[in-house]
Amino acid sequence: MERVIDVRNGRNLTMLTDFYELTMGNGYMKEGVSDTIAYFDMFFRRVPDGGGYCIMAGVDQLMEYLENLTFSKEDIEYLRGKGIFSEEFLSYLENFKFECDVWAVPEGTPVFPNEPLVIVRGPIIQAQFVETMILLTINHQTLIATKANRIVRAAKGRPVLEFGSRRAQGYDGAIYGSRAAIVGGCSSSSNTLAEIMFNVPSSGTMAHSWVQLFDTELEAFRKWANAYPSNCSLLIDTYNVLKSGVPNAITVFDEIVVPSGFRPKSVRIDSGDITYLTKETRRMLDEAGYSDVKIIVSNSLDEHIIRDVLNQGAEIDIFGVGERLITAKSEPVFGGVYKLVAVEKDGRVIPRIKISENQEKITNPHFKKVYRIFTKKNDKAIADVICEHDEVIDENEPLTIFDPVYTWKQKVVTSFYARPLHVQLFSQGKPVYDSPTVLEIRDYSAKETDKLWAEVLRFENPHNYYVDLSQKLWDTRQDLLISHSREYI
Ligand SMILES: Nc1ncnc2c1ncn2[C@@H]1O[C@H](COP(=O)(O)OP(=O)(O)OP(=O)(O)O)[C@@H](O)[C@H]1O
Ligand SMILES: O=P(O)(O)OC[C@H]1O[C@H](OP(=O)(O)OP(=O)(O)O)[C@H](O)[C@@H]1O
Ligand SMILES: O=C(O)c1cccnc1
Repeated sequence: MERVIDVRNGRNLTMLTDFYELTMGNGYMKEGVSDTIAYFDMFFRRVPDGGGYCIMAGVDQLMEYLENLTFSKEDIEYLRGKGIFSEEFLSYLENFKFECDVWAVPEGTPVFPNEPLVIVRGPIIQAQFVETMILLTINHQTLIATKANRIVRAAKGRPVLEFGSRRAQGYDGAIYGSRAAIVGGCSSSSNTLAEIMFNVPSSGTMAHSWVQLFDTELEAFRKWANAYPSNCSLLIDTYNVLKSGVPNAITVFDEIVVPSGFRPKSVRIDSGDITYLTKETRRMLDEAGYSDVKIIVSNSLDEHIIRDVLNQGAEIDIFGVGERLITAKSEPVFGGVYKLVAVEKDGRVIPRIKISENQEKITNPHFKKVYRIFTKKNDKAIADVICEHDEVIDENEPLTIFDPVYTWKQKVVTSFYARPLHVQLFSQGKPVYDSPTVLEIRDYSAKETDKLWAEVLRFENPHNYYVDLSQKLWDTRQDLLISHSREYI
């Protein structure tokens, strides 16, 4: 029988894991190493769309998953049926209790390549198992929040309404995509379930079908205005924006909305030349005494078209953005990875590295923490410094930061303050973090993004924000690189 999937009331997603996590788990147990304490980092290597930073998202859903890790009897039976898992392993899963420590960068924070977004410490059998869902939740929402943030920035303070549910990749893509879009700065979502689940505002106008159902556009507008006189928004491009849509809208505003004691809210244009049509529409509305009525535009918009039409002088108050936002169409992969960085032996943390011919793919070893360095002068973020877990940055001493590859590129920072980037989500398997609301996250994100220099915020060829290693961590990494390469001489 198929499982019943109930999106709202919670599903058991424990088995949403790559099969190799299970075969490795079984193998770790067979080898007697399943309790070895391991450290994993989740990080990404490149910002999508050539941007300067990403917006962290998905932490709340990650916590929900980790808090609810339980294997059902059916799961155990299914695994037993595979004929490859030991009874010891199956019994471990049956009595599974999450025991890891987990740290993450709070949602809404601007984040950069190569720094750990999530850190997991725990028995290898567990820390390994959660890889798939950590990547899935953070990769998806961070991708969409980052895209939304670009689109919202292009809109230069005008609200952006998220309209993408119908074109999202499946219902989870719509639900969590809506959430991430709000984290990234959208004002509202057309997805009603997103409001119910996350308390994000949902809103909308009307579809062409409303206008088409009635014999004339004027009749359709009248019926709508009668139904919603206090919140009247009309879609004016079904037949002809300037010859029919705008004049009919003005007639109905005069005839029904204003006499009912209200001001009309907006008109929406969903096709044609946005610049020309919005300029003319603005002029006609203003002449008719409706300069307070907002103009909404939609139609396969993204950050580039929005920037273009605003540069052209389009008269737009609000943007509706769907398919290119909810699918991150321009670059739909967020390549976050999850790598083992250390193990514990006799209570000591032993760093581990992954070596590659490709310099970019060599990992940063060790149990780490990250400080964001701000200049006291104007609170702008200067750099992130990745340190070993027991290092403390002394704000009273000048700090030398240097490029981890081009090490001669150095900078001495004075008059700064350093903020640790991570919060702890779980302590020995117990949740210890209260997620803020999605709207609080959006506000926080806007404030943190404001702390980046304009050069980092650029859409094209942004300045590479510094993500540096402390001297101690750089030395550890170098030692590991040298000692591993000696093995192959
Ligand atoms: N002035 C403009 N400058 C840049 N891009 C624009 C401008 N006006 C519209 N666009 C964009 O051009 C693309 C195509 O617009 P067009 O009106 O041809 O759409 P369409 O999909 O053919 O219309 P319809 O919805 O009627 O099928 C859309 O992505 C739209 O956002
Ligand atoms: O274009 P998006 O950014 O995805 O914005 C959402 C689109 O969804 C609706 O279109 P609909 O499904 O009616 O199809 P349409 O493209 O023919 O208008 C709406 O009219 C927008 O065009
Ligand atoms: O409310 C709207 O205007 C809307 C909702 C979904 C998709 N397009 C438009």
